[in-house]
Amino acid sequence: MYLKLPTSTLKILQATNFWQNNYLILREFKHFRIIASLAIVFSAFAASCEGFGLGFLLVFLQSLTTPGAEPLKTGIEWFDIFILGINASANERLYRVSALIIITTCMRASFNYLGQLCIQFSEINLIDNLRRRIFGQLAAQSLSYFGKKNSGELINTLTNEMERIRQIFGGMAFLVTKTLTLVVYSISLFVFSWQLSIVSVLLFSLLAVGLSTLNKQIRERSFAITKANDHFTSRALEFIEGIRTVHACSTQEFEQQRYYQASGNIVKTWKSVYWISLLVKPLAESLSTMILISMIIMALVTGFMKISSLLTFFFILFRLVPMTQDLNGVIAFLSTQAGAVENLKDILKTDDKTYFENGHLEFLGLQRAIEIIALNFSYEPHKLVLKDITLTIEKGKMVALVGASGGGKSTLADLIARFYEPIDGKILIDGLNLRELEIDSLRRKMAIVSQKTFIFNTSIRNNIAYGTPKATEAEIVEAARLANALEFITKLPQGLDTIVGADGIELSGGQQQRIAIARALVRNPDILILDEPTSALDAITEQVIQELLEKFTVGRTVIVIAHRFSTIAKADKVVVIEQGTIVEQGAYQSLLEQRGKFWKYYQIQNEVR
Ligand SMILES: Nc1ncnc2c1ncn2[C@@H]1O[C@H](COP(=O)(O)OP(=O)(O)OP(=O)(O)O)[C@@H](O)[C@H]1O
Repeated sequence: MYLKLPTSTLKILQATNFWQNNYLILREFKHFRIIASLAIVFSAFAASCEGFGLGFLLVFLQSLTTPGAEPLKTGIEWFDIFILGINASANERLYRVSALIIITTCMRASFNYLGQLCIQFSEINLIDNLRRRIFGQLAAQSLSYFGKKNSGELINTLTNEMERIRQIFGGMAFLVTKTLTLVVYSISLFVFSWQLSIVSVLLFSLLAVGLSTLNKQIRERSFAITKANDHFTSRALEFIEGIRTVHACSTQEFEQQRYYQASGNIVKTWKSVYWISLLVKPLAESLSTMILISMIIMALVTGFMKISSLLTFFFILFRLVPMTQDLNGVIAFLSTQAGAVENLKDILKTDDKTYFENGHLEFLGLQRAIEIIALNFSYEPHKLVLKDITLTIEKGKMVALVGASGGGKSTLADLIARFYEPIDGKILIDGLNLRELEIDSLRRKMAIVSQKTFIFNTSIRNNIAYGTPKATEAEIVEAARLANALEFITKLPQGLDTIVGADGIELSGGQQQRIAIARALVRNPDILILDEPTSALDAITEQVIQELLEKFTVGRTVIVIAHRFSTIAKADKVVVIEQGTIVEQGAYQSLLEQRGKFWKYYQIQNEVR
């Protein structure tokens, strides 16, 4: 039986190239190697106590079954005389051995406790470290990663799959500690009877080989669990995030069906795993009990061993069998978790992702101009979104990007903010390639109001000061005033301290947009990028924002993407982008006079109004 663990473990280790495959996770142990080593040391002590306990048990049983017989000796004189009391009376020997069994049992329990404590502490540390690494990994990713990755999948990895990783660690720790005890047990068995031990090994190894085929099947099915979990989390997330659209389209029933289907899929997948994984233990239990009972009968009938040795041998074997079954159960369980490991490794891998390469020059502010030269960009291979863009944005000027939806305006703005890297061409800032600038210093001098504003679940004050932690109260109030947000903020129950977002009050689209503008203004940026700033604002507010832009943009470089041309009437340069290329650029008035593309858009907008 004791070969069962090494054989099946070895199979898994070989089949999956365990250490290499799990290197990304296992290397985390270096951060808490002392506590992990202590866990192994305590477990080894506990296993040794177990071994001594078994020896004392044999002496105890012999004293009970044949009190007058020659006492068992270890051959170590001082130990036999002083500890086992070889020269003492039969009763005294029995008392001494009983006391020794109690002491070793208590010591084993204490070492086990300490070992478990270290294992649990290592486990929570490992999970904490992995969570931090995932965050670091996500934060360092180029934004294109998030475009490709489903947020449901990422959230599933951070929640469900992390829990599965924790369980894997628990299982692995169990394997290590129990293997130590198993080794002690196995040595003891061989000491008592190598012949019976060999028979046991053969019979239980046969059993192990049979059961390992079940484990293989479990492992294969485990990948389906991760997939089903990912799918379910995506469904749930989509339903919650898109709840307004769901209600507006009256598709609750459709969504319910999809949700039930995803949840049902998890049930179905787990069921298919349970059918096999739960079979391993009872099957192993029944078969091994049959083997054990047959062996006892054979040994008794043939008078092969003394009754005390036979009892101790089978006592050990009886304890060994459930232990190996537990270990086998853990291996089966670990097989079900393989999908979680793959998922995590997918996120932690670095060779298949693109990272922001930080520059080394500090950006102190724009001195002359931003120059975009022959720039090409694509999100996906061979599908250019921007083609041969050449454009100069001079310091202190306001440049408006206009054009049909999907033309590439937001993408161009994102490239200037270095959210993405151009695939060809370059962006120069005062003659220096954008890549050479330290990203943090660049973004400190920049403020971006995106089409989609994001409001954090915290106070309005924190939302405005987000990214500008040193902003004073006066600066926050002034930014809110300039963004025309102060009026509605002061009407809120706790003013600037009102909590907004999931745990607070709901803000209207326009109010959110104004908070986002205040967040940009409080940064006192050198370069301001406004992506459709008026899209969620009413006409009166639009007027106020327009005035704000006129005042606030003095001395700053502003890139505005707007569909409402009233916002950009004072722009120094208008750039018309269509299907990824610049089709026209020039001063607002002169472009209108040219009666080209811009004039056409202008006409359409006036007709709509
Ligand atoms: N993250 C992304 N991944 C893949 N394709 C994208 C991504 N973001 C935008 N695109 C595609 O790139 C093209 C340009 O999009 P972009 O948002 O830059 O256009 P836009 O001119 O700003 O449009 P709008 O005026 O509607 O905001 C579109 O075809 C869009 O589908």
